[in-house]
Amino acid sequence: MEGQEMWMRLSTFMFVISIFDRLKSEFFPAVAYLLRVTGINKLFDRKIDITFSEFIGTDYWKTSRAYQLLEAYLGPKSERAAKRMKGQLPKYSKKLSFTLADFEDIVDVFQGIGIQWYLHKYESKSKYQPERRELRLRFDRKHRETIMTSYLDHVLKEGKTIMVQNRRIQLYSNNPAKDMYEYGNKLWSHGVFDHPVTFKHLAMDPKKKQEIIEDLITFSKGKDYYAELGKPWKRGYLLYGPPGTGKSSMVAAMSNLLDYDVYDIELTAVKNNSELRKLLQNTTDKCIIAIEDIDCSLNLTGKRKKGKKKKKKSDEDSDSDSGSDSDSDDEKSKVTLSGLLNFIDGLWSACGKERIIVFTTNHVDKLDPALIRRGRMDKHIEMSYCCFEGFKVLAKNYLRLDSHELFETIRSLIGEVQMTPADVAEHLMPKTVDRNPEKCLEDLIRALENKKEETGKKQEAKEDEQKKEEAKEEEIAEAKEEEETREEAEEKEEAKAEAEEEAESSGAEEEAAFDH
Ligand SMILES: Nc1ncnc2c1ncn2[C@@H]1O[C@H](COP(=O)(O)OP(=O)(O)OP(=O)(O)O)[C@@H](O)[C@H]1O
Ligand SMILES: [Mg+2]
Repeated sequence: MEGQEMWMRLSTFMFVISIFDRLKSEFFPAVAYLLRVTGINKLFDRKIDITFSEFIGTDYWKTSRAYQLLEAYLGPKSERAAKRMKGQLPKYSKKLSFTLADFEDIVDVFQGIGIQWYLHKYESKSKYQPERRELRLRFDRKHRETIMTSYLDHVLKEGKTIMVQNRRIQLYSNNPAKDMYEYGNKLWSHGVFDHPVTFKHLAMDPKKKQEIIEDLITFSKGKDYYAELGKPWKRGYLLYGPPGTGKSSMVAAMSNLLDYDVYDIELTAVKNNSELRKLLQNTTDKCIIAIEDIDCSLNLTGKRKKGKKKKKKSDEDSDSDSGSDSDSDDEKSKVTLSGLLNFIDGLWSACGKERIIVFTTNHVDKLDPALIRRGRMDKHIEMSYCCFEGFKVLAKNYLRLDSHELFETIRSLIGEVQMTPADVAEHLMPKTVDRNPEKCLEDLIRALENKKEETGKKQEAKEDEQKKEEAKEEEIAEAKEEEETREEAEEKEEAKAEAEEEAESSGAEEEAAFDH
């Protein structure tokens, strides 16, 4: 009897469950559908959802920028609040980063409003379709205005700042045009830029250095100012001076100061003006675009053009975009001066923000004035031979010395000779195991004295040469004068002889007439 009762109860229970199941699978969705179609559900559901997908559309290799920024924003919050996280060390990042684990959620608070973030994942359906993730944002609809504007703005801005803080500076170089296909059509190749130089290491006049630092910082904070002026947010620097005076080092120091990526353009590897423009279009904001030894690049183009006699001069200024990019027409398709000018301040140059363009050169006088006029190259910085202040910076960096009794000797010598900071640095580099600073200073003093002697000798030789030249010129002038007087005398003699001859012949004629 007991067994039968148990059986009856179990059957009833199973029956109720099956009814409930049926209701759940058929009745409830139908009700939910009805509520949704009629909009009645909105009366009860006060939540709004926004979804941010990991990929752009069906391009599974293009991660959405918004998703990256949101991930960066949620990183520190997940670190503090999430129960499950994913940790990773991204390739170009300085430190470990944490993100929400799949199907995990956290609550963020903004202006007293609670906002729920949830990371959803879709499994991969085929080998061509990777697993996809979505960040979902949920909030009460009465806060729609605040969330859609202020909060999301704040999230993107904050995410950008976190990304910049975490990432390592990149150095990009343009790939040679002919090998573009080998690089998968990529215009730039890049790697982490780990140059340790900062402004602290640069040997130069401290006032000038401070001025440059302030100029750079003012520029980097000038977003609103540039907008007010109606100018694209970019600035050009021309660094000129002899080899080894720190021009390339200055570019690296600028990048380290502002945390900007560096795009190093090898102009001779750029096929034509349109490729130059493409390179520009493919740079990111907040970067330094450096063209080193600009005089050499332009000269090279000039030589190539001169070599081709058939080429008319007017071709030089014409943009060579017009489809003639073939290798056979290589010379025609080189970057021209006008292409470069357009690159710096043509319309395309305004397609990015917060950009610094730097030219370096050893021969500023060789450059076309149009290329370096203010507005294109806003700040001209001369990097010159090492001064005493510069030496002090190097002594501090290389020898940890603020002062020394030998400094006075160096002060007087360094003012008299021209030695580059690169040379001074080389002499200050300890070469013995004991790293004795005095030895280095003595070494530098010897080098400066030798240089002074050498310069003196050169000067003497130059003066001798000049004197010889002058004496030679004098001799030539004297010989010329003598020659002229001799010629004059000869002419006079000839004229006299002619006159006498004429007088004689006219005398004879008169006599003959008289006889007749
Ligand atoms: N002003 C400087 N301050 C500190 N170090 C310097 C300075 N100038 C040169 N050096 C040292 O010399 C090396 C070469 O300098 P850098 O390449 O910056 O010179 P450059 O002016 O770019 O020369 P080039 O015109 O030949 O390209 C640097 O690595 C650095 O060690
Ligand atoms: Mg250089």
